[in-house]
Amino acid sequence: MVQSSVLGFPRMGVLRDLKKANEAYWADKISQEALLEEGKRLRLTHWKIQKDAGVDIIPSNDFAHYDHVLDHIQFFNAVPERYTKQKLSPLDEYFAMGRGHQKGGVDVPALEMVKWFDSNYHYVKPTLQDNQTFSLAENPKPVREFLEAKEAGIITRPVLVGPVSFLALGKADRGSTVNPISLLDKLVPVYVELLKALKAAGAETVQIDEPTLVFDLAPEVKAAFKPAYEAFAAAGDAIPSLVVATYFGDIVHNFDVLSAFSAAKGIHVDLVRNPEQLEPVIKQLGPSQILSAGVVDGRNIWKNDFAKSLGLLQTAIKALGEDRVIVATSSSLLHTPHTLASEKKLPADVYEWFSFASEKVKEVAILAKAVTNPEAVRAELDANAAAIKARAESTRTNDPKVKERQAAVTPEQHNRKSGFDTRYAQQKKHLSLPLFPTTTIGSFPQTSEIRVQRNKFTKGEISADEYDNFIKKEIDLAVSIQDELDLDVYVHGEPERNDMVQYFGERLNGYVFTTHAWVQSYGSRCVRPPIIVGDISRPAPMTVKESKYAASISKKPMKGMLTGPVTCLRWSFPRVDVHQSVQCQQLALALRDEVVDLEANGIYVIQVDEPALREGLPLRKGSERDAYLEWAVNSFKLATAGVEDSTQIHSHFCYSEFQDFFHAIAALDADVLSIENSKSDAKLLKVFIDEAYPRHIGPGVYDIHSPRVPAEEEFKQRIEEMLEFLRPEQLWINPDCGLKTRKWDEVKGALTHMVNAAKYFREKYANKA
Ligand SMILES: Nc1nc2c(c(=O)[nH]1)N[C@@H](CNc1ccc(C(=O)N[C@@H](CCC(=O)N[C@@H](CCC(=O)N[C@@H](CCC(=O)O)C(=O)O)C(=O)O)C(=O)O)cc1)CN2
Ligand code: MET
Ligand SMILES: [Zn+2]
Repeated sequence: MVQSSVLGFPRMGVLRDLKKANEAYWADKISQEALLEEGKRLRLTHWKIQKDAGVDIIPSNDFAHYDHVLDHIQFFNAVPERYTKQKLSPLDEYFAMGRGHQKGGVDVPALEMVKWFDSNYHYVKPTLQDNQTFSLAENPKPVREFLEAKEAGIITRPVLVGPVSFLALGKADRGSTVNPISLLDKLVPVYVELLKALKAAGAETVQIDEPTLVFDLAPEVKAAFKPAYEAFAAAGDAIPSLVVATYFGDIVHNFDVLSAFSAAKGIHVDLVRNPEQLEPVIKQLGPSQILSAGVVDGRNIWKNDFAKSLGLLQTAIKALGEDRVIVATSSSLLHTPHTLASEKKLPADVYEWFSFASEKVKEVAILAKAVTNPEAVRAELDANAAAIKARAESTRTNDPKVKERQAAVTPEQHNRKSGFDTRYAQQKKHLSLPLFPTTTIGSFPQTSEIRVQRNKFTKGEISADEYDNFIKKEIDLAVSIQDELDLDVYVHGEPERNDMVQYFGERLNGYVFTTHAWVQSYGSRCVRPPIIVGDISRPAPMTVKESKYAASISKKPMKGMLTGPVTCLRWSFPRVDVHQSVQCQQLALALRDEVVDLEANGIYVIQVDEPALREGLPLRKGSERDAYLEWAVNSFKLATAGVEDSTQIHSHFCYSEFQDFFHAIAALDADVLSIENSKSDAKLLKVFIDEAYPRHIGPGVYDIHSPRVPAEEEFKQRIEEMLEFLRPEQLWINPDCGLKTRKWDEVKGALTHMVNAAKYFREKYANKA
């Protein structure tokens, strides 16, 4: 019999229940017991969904209140001392690491949070010391949750992040120099202890995730697999058997590692991203090892193409036999929304094209039956084939006008009329900006009042006019506060936007959007990615009304604010029937029209944000990266190059280690870049001198993720440091990112200090000149 398996299920619940419970607990509105009870209810609900769907292998320990890597930091007692010494309850210590803790005389910042591979999910980075030790927490979470499921009559397969990935995804703490992977010998015995405890609790198999295997590995990381998995092999029957899981890429380039897993029961591979690795992987398996075939996409929302998946599964079965193949999701379903059943407003034809997590678990179970006994699931197979066919033939997907326009794109359209020097001379005259110009990145606080009004408007409780007037009042407020602060380039504050990508998706042809399809981004924060279903075009201007109004009441240049083509693509659910470069170019053309319209309406500074440009970079170095950068950079240029020399194009980057990425950012040819920088060493800016970067830059001068208001002196110090690496004429003064998650008093406080610091340097350098 072929078994079905799921690698992980989303945690939020059908109505973002976990978000609400966590946030209520943080606001002291519910007790710790109530929060933990809600976690338990969600776990049981999610196990039951999978059991009812007929899934054979159901995961546990995939749930986390904040982040699953953070769970491991805690149950391996790898919590930095600055948290343990506060003597908080385990739950509060956990949240303190995730989001900082400023309460009851305790003031600790959060651990660093970074992107999980190439997804829009963020994990908490293990932060390790030179004298790091590990031990197993009492009653560790994986055992607790295994027993919880068992009590409910469900035998689960616990999921752990493997020891090599856990360390390789970590870093040395500030003040330490340890290479995390060198801690392997200390960590492996603790894994063995945990695995023994799981076995004692009744776990037969454990899913051990080693997703780092899809990277190009440093030699010492590569070499770490063998000793770790030999130690597991040596534990023999005292521990559960292991299925080693990889996802988001292929492992063919790391085949020399696989012998390390010779005692493992099986290997899981992602056959959605890399179906071509199937045959080589089959050849690498040991004589009785199982292949867990990840054929149901954990990263996108399209209905599985059963015919295609069955082809892959049959190849596997032919080579290995029915008992050695498991049908699985490609990765955890964490990256997909909870259930399609909540979507009442999708067009009926399109509804049939999608599968969210609750539907995907059914797909896995159906495929496992279909591969040996198609007649048993004939109705499901027929319905699937009909849905796939309907989508392929739909007129929604094809727009000949968009194709015509793409075919007519010329190389010249990607370039500005003149080089930077000529452009800048005109911009300087046109915009009359001072030295060290100050600006912000776009959004101002998204107050609960804004969300309430938008919610009312969406529900039809207030009219479009009433909502527009409300937004105007918010823009009035933003402009008057910027007057008071005496900033140099204004923004309208983005009050009308629910999200920087969803907002554009809702205004473009070729997209559909959902009402409940939330996906966790970090902690309790979720996003609702719009879905690209067809060729993209812009039916009407998307941002001109708000920007034009804002400019009309502003005495300084008003910056128009757009999300770039690559970020719109990356933070949407993309189509899988055409290449991403094609979708990106369509977005670029739509945005190009918007940029030109903004200019025609008196907006002469336009910022096109691309925070997801770095995240889209293929995980492995080489030709795939070059190809990506070519189309990604070209899309940005196509979107922005339609303006006059006197119009200033800005772009913004956060979450980007720009070191390995400098050339791509430089190639965008934006007049001004703002980059997240306040938490990094100013020394990193040296790359701009080394590479003789000619254009203007605003490295963020303060961290917007924290409510803290830095003192004026801190701003001055930071700017002083930056001036060691950047020319004064080149430097802009701005925060790290948008201010939507902050409160107004924090924003006013911090920006007052920021502007004063900029003025100090303006005077200092004016005297020098
Ligand atoms: N797409 C995307 N990806 C991104 C980022 C980003 O900004 N956008 N930034 C980074 C991650 N950072 C993030 C930062 C903040 C939030 C965030 O604040 N999310 C909000 C939801 C934002 C949103 O879409 N809000 C909508 C809907 C708000 C809402 O919850 N409405 C209620 C009802 C209204 C109410 O009473 O509050 C409902 O629908 O139930 C709006 O403002 O209109 C949240 O989780 O709370 C998400 C990611 C990287 N990836
Ligand atoms: N303009 C956007 C904002 O300020 C940029 C955010 S980048 C994640 O919110
Ligand atoms: Zn940003």
